Amino acid sequence: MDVLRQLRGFYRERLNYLILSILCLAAATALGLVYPQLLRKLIDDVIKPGNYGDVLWIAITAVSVVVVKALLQFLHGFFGGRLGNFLAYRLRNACYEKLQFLSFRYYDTAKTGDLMSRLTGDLEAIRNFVGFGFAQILNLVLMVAFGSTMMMTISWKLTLLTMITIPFLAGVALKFESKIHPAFQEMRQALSSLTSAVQENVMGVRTVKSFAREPYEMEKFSHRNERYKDNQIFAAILWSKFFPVMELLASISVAVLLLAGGTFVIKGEMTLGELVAFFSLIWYIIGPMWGLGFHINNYTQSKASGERVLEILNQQIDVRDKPNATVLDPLKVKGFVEFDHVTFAYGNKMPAVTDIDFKAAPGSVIGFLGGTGSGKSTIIQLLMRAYNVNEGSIRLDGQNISDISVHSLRSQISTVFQETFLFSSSILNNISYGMNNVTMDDVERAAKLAKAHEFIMEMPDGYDTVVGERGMGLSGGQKQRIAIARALLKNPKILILDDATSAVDMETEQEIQSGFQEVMRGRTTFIIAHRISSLRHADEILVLDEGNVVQRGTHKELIQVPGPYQEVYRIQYADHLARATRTEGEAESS
Ligand SMILES: Nc1ncnc2c1ncn2[C@@H]1O[C@H](COP(=O)(O)OP(=O)(O)OP(=O)(O)O)[C@@H](O)[C@H]1O
Repeated sequence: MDVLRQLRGFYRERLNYLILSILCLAAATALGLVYPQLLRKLIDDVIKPGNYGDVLWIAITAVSVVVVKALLQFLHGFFGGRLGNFLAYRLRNACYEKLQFLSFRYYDTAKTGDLMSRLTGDLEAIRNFVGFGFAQILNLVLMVAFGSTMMMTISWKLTLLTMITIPFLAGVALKFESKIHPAFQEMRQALSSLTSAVQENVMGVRTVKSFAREPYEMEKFSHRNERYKDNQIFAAILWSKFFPVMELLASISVAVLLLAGGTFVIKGEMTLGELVAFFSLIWYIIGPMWGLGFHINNYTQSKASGERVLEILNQQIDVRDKPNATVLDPLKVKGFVEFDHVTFAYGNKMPAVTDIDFKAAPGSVIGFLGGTGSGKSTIIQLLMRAYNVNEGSIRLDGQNISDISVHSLRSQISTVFQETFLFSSSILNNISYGMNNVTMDDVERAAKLAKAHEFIMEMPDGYDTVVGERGMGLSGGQKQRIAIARALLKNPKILILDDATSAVDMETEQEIQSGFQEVMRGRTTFIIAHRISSLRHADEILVLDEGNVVQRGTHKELIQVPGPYQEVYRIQYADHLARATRTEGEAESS
């Protein structure tokens, strides 16, 4: 119930629904006690004395009870449903909102499938329990309490005798639950591994086909499918054993009742009507016992689900605004970026970057060159404040970025990532993502600068063409150009190009680069590139190796000195250099 308490804030406003739902159910349950009384009355006061005038009244009472009970049950469902749906709605929104603000650190380890199941299956389990399960458990307690009290008023001896099997019934129900619960959990895991196999297969269909791994994939799926089937069969066998055992135990109660109760009637210790009323009360109690395991299972499942949902909601956001964080005035931002001896490590790992120290004057271009894993993207992520630095500081226009509101900081930065993500929406929406008040002219201008306009116009619906999941239907270069247009439209003070032109050919790169020259004007730009051609015009190039700056300078300076930059230059420009040497040699010999 601790989980329920923690979730209280989400349903407190509709607590009246919970109370009404429970009251309606309790009233309906109490009304159920009228039937045994009516039966008793019918036999003892009407049939036996031949007082048939009352039959009509008994019949009218029985029908009235049914109608009122049905109405109460409807109201219980109505209020319970409203409460459950309200809670699920609030929790879904809260989780989604939390996911928007959780930092990159959280997403480094989060699994998509797991998050999806928390927001769907787990929320559904909570909705069911708070809406209905909780009231059902209370109802079960009430039924046993009401029923046994009434039985006691009829015959305490018979009550004690027939109650002998109740602990066994409860024991079997609990034992069943202890077996079916893990079986269900196992089934859920098996289903989740089955669905992730399908998901991975669809996402990686190209890789599967290019490696001709279809038979392996089929075998993998078949194993998982078999595991799921075995789990289902196991659960089905458990269920099929449960009902006969419960029925057997219930029948023992009934047999004891007939034997002892019949004797009491014959001896005149109780009336026939009382025996019949008692008989129906037995079923009034035993019925809910059958559902005991189910309700407990429902409770434990929703408790586990509640914990999984609360885990998201209670996640600490490590990158967040300070209480009086500065909100930048876009018109006053100059774009002066300073890294002051910055060191950062992901979790407990070795530092990804160490002692990074540089200044980027407003409007200047800083280039980063380095092998895979040398820390280039990390520097950029730190500037966006995706993570907090461990040592040193990063400043924008002299102010530590940790004192600036995250939203206003990021509003000044546009990034074109190495991997382009496009939403499944129109190209227009993808380019103008997150921007209000942009005109079609603005969008087209940005697309033209990114050299995307032409191919967009060749598409069937131009800017309204919908690009599917993961930008399906577009080439890598086309997707990247749309991402570049998106970044340019934002008109940021700081522009980050994280290997932005890696997916386009040299010629297009040149074209985009010349477009960049124009848009980079007045903006501080950071370029991460593997090609030296992208960095030649940078005001300063930092060469990174294992998180350390090993060389720095302009292109002209760096090609003069032996070191990694010169080596990369020699490799990338080998043809060009060979041609130049040949021409020099020919000139000398002639
Ligand atoms: N999210 C992360 N969690 C843990 N370690 C990470 C994470 N991202 C990067 N790293 C590690 O930090 C180091 C620097 O990685 P980074 O992505 O900055 O390199 P990079 O120079 O941009 O590489 P590439 O050119 O391949 O993109 C690497 O050792 C990498 O394994």
